[in-house]
Amino acid sequence: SPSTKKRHEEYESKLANALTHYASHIGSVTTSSHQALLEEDGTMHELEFAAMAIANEMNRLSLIRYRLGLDDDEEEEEEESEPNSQLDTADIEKEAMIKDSLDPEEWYAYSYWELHAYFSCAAEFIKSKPIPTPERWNDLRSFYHEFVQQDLQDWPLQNENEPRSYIYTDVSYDPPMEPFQSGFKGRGLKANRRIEKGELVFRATNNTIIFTHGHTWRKFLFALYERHGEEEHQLDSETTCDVLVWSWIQRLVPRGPLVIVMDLDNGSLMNEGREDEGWEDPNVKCGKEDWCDFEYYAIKDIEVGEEILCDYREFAMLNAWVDMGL
Ligand SMILES: C[S@@+](CC[C@H](N)C(=O)[O-])C[C@H]1O[C@@H](n2cnc3c(N)ncnc32)[C@H](O)[C@@H]1O
Repeated sequence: SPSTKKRHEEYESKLANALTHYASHIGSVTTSSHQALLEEDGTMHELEFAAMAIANEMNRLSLIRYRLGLDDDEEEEEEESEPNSQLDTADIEKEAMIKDSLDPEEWYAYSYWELHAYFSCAAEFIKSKPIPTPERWNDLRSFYHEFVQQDLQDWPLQNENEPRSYIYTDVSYDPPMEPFQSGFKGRGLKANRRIEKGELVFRATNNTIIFTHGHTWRKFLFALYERHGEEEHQLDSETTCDVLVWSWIQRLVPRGPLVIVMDLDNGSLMNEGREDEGWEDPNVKCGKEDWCDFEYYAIKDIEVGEEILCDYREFAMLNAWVDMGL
């Protein structure tokens, strides 16, 4: 009836005003202020419910902005001034929220950051992790080989296409460095002898694996995560998150296709240095010329015990996960 319609219109206009009001204050709308509102009259009014829905949406938006690195300057400054431990807690909470919003049935479409959240990697990275033993690397390499066999059985290559994952080279190499605990950077690599400027320090080896398909890498992570079983206590966040953060994207030849690369050995433990404020200087550089050919040379004399650092941006394409379908 016309009167019902009018009532609805009035209601909608009130709702719209209220939503605009809430939206303008959304920055300060928190779950606890909603809690206070609810406790006053004990009921949940539609408007409050709607405002809460907006707050949730805004939270989702801020998560997406956070994941895309679009947080505005003000937030960044605020984050930088916080002590690390609070930042970590915030990261873990954000990641738990992302995880809750994920549909496990859609695992095959998870992006890099959704995988990061699904495996609870923020929580994993605040832990101090042991230096992988040679047995652990052997185990990981065997698991990789089993995975590749299984993947080929599940999905045979079509028309002898290039493999979806392979070992980069059959060359082995024993680099002049050893793993150690490098404080807040986690595990790292240090020189185990004096290294002269210009010396080859590190190179891709028969433990370097390549994924030409983002989805195969995603399958590898899930296979690792669930290798001991799918029960909560059997899931292997530790190894899966390590592999996730040890992987990077690179082109093997100039203008060639993007691939995902990782070393199934201590090479994965090399930390980053940059010639920028707030960073330690790098002491090795990838490639002798501009092109990173998987060989790293000392750019200065390196003393025994000094940490080996390289600028990841010389070879890794840090924001290319989406281009690999991740
Ligand atoms: C290739 S791994 C290096 C090994 C790693 N530290 C570990 O324990 O597994 C890259 C990760 O190491 C950490 N990292 C590397 N360089 C760092 C630096 N300069 N400061 C802080 N963390 C760093 C970051 O967590 C980064 O995602």
